[in-house]
Amino acid sequence: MELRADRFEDFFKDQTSFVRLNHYPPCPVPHLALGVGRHKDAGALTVLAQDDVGGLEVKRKSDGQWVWASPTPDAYIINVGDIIQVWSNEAYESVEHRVMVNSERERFSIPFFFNPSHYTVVEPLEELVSNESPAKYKAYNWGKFLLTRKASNFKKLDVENIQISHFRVPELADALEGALKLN
Ligand SMILES: O=C(O)CCC(=O)C(=O)O
Ligand SMILES: [Fe+2]
Repeated sequence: MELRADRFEDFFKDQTSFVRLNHYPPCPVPHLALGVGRHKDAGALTVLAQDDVGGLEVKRKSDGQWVWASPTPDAYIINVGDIIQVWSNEAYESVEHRVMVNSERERFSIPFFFNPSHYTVVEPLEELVSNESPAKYKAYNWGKFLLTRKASNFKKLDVENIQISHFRVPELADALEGALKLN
């Protein structure tokens, strides 16, 4: 993106990064269960270590198909999170993913979530925004976003999980359509 090498440093002074240790036991009815339901990682970047069992699937944007992400020995999976989608003004996109289980073997995975300071105001980087390419997102506070996401995890039935799409600036065509409907 032709940014300064230290462009992101200030965002991570009091980083809120964390590691999760996932254990997926064998499941007797794998077609009725998911290891992790579909979601996008909310932070900046995820570095995922996993064993050789497999189970991670990513959603292909072109046709919405779930694609198996085969484990590669001694390799990490690097996942772009929502924050990089916003910082890059959608040059990079956060991919939707989920985890399948199987009835044969337990699986272990260790994602490291690389996240900025809780007080970070996330918005498209000014160097990447211009009149020709206006900001696609309004600014939001990362700490509040994370807390809201965590709180809503416990009441998924009545609260929609907070998503970066809630901060998306409508395309001109959508805005015009909305304005016309109001009249
Ligand atoms: O276990 C995996 O492969 C991924 C887990 C995951 O997506 C997550 O913890 O956010
Ligand atoms: Fe994830």
